[in-house]
Amino acid sequence: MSNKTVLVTGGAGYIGSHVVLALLKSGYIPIVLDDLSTGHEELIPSECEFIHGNAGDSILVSSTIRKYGIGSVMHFAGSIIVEESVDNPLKYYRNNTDVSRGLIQTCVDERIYQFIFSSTAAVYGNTETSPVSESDPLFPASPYGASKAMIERILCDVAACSPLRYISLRYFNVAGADPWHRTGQMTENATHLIKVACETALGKRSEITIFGDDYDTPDGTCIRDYIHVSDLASAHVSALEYLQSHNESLILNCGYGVGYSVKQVLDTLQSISDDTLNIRYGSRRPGDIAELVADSSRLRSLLNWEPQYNDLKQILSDAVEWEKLNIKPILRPRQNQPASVYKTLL
Ligand SMILES: NC(=O)c1ccc[n+]([C@@H]2O[C@H](COP(=O)([O-])OP(=O)(O)OC[C@H]3O[C@@H](n4cnc5c(N)ncnc54)[C@H](O)[C@@H]3O)[C@@H](O)[C@H]2O)c1
Ligand SMILES: O=c1ccn([C@@H]2O[C@H](COP(=O)(O)OP(=O)(O)O[C@H]3O[C@H](CO)[C@@H](O)[C@H](O)[C@H]3O)[C@@H](O)[C@H]2O)c(=O)[nH]1
Repeated sequence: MSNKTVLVTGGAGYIGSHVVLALLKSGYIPIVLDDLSTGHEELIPSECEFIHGNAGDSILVSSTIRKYGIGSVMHFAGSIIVEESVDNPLKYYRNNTDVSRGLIQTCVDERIYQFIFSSTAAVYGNTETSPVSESDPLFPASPYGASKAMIERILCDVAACSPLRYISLRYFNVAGADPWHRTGQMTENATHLIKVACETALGKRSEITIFGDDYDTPDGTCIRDYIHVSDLASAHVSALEYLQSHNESLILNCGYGVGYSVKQVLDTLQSISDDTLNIRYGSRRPGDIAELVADSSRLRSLLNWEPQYNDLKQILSDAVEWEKLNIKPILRPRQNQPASVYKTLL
């Protein structure tokens, strides 16, 4: 029988907390390790163990693996803002590349050979092709994208000389929220288009700026492939099942293969809400590229992944509903746990 205990780094974050719910639903036992630098303890389900700490802390990770009998690792922990990475590249090479290198080393030392990595479409950079497929060349346009491409390379090299097998999931633009509102995006000072747009629609921000309308796209604004976070979560469970039954590593795009421009996203949001968005036009944002759309045929065929929420209106309405609830005091505290569950494992 396969080991069902999974270490989830970054499980208190936006995507990780959705994957924790999907793992629980499929009978896995997620153990969350998170430093809460951008995550929120309230997003971790009460039945789930939580370790407060850094994914690059090899002593902590080793002791956690041993204590809980971990069988596989899902690695979400990292820094995620493209523009910030342009201003502060060393933060990204430390918290993404260095931390992941250390975590992979610990996994090999502790004989954890199933590793799922949160990669990104940003590894492609300024691609010539659209949709972009996994075999296309990588030209990351930001330190963020480069920091993730380096981790992919480390995984490839380590898998070539050890029993470690990995799946790098290259997420395109992740958006929406759990349709049952158990978790969602709580990022403070968020920069993501759909999060910012929902906050603007609900009056939490006075306006939204479109960063550049002079790109070489039909309406001049950037095009992205928005994937519902709950569909992305189910892809992780499928990826884990794949690793448990195949002795091979994969790199898979995670998107729907459909692109929407910034203007189309904002128009769709206005069509489903009562409010008119206060939109202003600004200059291009550093590190942005014109168009990123996934060829996700490998994900669909190899993992038998069938998205359930591939509809921009559903993504936007789930994001808006979550945003209405996303006022810290009304979030449920973790039940049956002390307010702060900082485990001492050493
Ligand atoms: N959101 C997107 O659209 C998107 C797209 C592509 C890839 N990704 C990748 O997905 C992963 C999760 O992103 P997210 O949107 O959930 O972001 P998030 O900021 O909500 O989650 C990241 C989590 O990792 C934790 N963390 C950060 N550094 C840590 C460290 N060194 N040790 C332990 N915990 C740490 C944070 O506290 C947070 O809970 C990231 O690796 C990101 O690069 C996200
Ligand atoms: O207030 C805003 C916010 C964003 N945008 C534009 O909207 C598009 C999408 O931007 P955003 O939602 O910030 O996502 P990306 O910059 O595409 O990056 C996201 O998607 C990548 C994968 O494609 C991930 O790797 C990153 O972690 C994640 O931040 C871009 O053209 C932005 O210029 C605006 O015009 N106004």
